[in-house]
Amino acid sequence: MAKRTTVLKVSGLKRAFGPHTIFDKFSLEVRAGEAIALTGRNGAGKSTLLRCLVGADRPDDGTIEVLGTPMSETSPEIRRNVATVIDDLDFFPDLSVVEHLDLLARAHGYENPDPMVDEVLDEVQLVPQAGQLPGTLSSGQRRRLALATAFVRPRKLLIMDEPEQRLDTEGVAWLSKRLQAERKSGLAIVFASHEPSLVESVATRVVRLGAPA
Ligand SMILES: Nc1ncnc2c1ncn2[C@@H]1O[C@H](COP(=O)(O)OP(=O)(O)OP(=O)(O)O)[C@@H](O)[C@H]1O
Repeated sequence: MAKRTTVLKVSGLKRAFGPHTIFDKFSLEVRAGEAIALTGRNGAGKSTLLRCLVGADRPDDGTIEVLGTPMSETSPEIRRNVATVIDDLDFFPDLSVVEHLDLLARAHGYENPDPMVDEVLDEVQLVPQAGQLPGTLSSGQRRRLALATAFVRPRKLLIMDEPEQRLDTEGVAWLSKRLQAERKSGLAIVFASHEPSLVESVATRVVRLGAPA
């Protein structure tokens, strides 16, 4: 069988803050259909690594390539292929939940996004809140909206930092199923998590950062 496409290739990555080296000589190759879970204690460097992977932080050494293109947050090629849920998003305060998803889908070239947006809204259980502004959502609902933004756009690589944050038990179960489906459909996924059930159900490989517990 032909080898699956390499979606993300990280080689010799280093990031230090002053005298503190967070990681060094870190390498990782992720192919289509693989899901990598980053685990490790608080402060191990998971978020720092993910921020480097999405171009929000600059490594001190090493290279990152997405589908063969060197990482740059502003590269249209990268922006087209990489869906991220890293920090809490800065939602537009005057756009409703449904308007956010609609805008995002259209910005990524979907001409008639309504059916897809409706489906994702239903999945994240925000149909009753579709007309609400982000500032009026509960924290878990804001998280659901952030996750929904990743699913109304084209993507070949999904990067998520603790996507389970603030989700209720049903929400974590939904996320697990959704990420498994994404992976099986050929996406490459890299996610940091403290939720063992999510790591176990979604990851094809676990990469532990920092010293062992
Ligand atoms: N801008 C910064 N300046 C200095 N130190 C930083 C900076 N950003 C992160 N760090 C440090 O880098 C280390 C790794 O932080 P990071 O947020 O990547 O950890 P993490 O594994 O995501 O932790 P958690 O599980 O708590 O989310 C921590 O010791 C943190 O204090």
